[in-house]
Amino acid sequence: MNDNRERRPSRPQRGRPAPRKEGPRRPPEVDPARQAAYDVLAAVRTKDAYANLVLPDLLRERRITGRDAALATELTYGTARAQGLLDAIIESCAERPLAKTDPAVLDALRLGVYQLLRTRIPEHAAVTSTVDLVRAEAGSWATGFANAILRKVSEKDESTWLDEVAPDEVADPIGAYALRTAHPRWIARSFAEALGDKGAGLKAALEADDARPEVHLVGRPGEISADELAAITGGDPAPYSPYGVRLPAGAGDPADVEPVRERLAAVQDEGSQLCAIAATKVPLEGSDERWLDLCAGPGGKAALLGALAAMSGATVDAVEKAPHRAKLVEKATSGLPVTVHVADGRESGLEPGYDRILVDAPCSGLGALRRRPEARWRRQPSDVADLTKLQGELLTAAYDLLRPGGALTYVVCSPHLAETEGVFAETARRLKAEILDSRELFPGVPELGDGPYVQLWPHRHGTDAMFCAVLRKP
Ligand SMILES: C[S@@+](CC[C@H](N)C(=O)[O-])C[C@H]1O[C@@H](n2cnc3c(N)ncnc32)[C@H](O)[C@@H]1O
Repeated sequence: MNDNRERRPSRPQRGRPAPRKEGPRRPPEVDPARQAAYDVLAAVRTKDAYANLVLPDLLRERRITGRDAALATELTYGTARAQGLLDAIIESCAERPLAKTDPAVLDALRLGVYQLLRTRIPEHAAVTSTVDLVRAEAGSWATGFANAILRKVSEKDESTWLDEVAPDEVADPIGAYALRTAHPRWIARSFAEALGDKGAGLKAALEADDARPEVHLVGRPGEISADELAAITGGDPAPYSPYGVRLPAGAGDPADVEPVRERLAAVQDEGSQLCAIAATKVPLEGSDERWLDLCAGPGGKAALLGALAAMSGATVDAVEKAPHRAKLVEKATSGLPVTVHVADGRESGLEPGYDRILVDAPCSGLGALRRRPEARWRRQPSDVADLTKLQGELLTAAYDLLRPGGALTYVVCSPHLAETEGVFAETARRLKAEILDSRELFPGVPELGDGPYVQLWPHRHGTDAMFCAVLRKP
């Protein structure tokens, strides 16, 4: 990315008169907020970057603060999240396939259309700034095209556009809700299959999945109570997790909260807290001292398991394949009875005989799309097939490490049936394991369905869409 865009000389223009003596006229400068948003979208497109990792660094580097930083954040995340919806509107105005549009022009247009339809930025400012951006990033040749598209888009508001470009709700409810909530169709379909509902339930799930999520904190058990944490942060004790706090919208950077700085608390979705707690609550007969977290990085659940293990006299082995993520686990669990191992969970070499094992498996992350603006457009259906193979192998390896009578908790942050019930039930059947009803491990949590599995949802529980299943080795 270019930090000094505004100083870039104008490109030579064919057919233009020779520059006047005092020098060529510079193209108008693009304001820092929109330039930052554009540069992040370009990094997502060209380098597979994560918007929520690139943007904060870029704002710091360019010393963009205050209202400019807020605008850059809104434009970047909002545009990245709404990409499919913006593209459908742009395509209908362009009257040609988007694949034929220069990618830099398309990124700038998405930013412009987002401003027109989803912000209060005046129309002339949205159009002019986008045309300036197109000129700076792609060249003057594309400004007429961009201007024409933006003018066309600005003739209607978002809901009128949606009525025009979205499929009919009765004939194609999945397609209609997918477009209206900016989800790819295959993801909307996987939600519908998991919910067993392609009507109002699906609509509510997709709408909640498109809303900005609350920040949840977990207070370290034994160190700070949820009430204390809520009083310090101005948040509310979480409805279901005894250690959780939900922060009000716009509460600022949670890393700045004192208990988080002092490592008495951490950011963790309440659904993740509930799944880690569930793993510690499965009733066991006999010993309950050796716990294993087989996919531990970056260590959110390992830290909660470690704190609960410290209170009950157990110890935790935490396995993580990626060395840099294993370091994060070490940091998250320092001072707790947790030993970190850098290893492939399928062949960890650990001594069998664990009383409890958590397999928080690598997954598509379709349950946490709210937190990663571009993820829904990057993920592909084919990712799921590769992941289910790995999930099955990790489950099998974990089962080999479990003592007879021990409990294995399987968690994924996804509602996709192939990586939830599909892989779990098939593996449990092959291993002749006893499947337990995990709903009993989520006391007080409503709307858990018919069991035996638990699927949490943003629209029902205000959490990520975490899945939790439990088995016992006979
Ligand atoms: C869903 S994340 C775990 C999140 C973690 N439990 C937490 O709460 O912070 C899955 C993790 O498994 C790791 N992983 C992927 N393949 C693995 C393997 N074969 N063995 C062990 N860990 C693996 C990934 O690097 C990733 O850190």
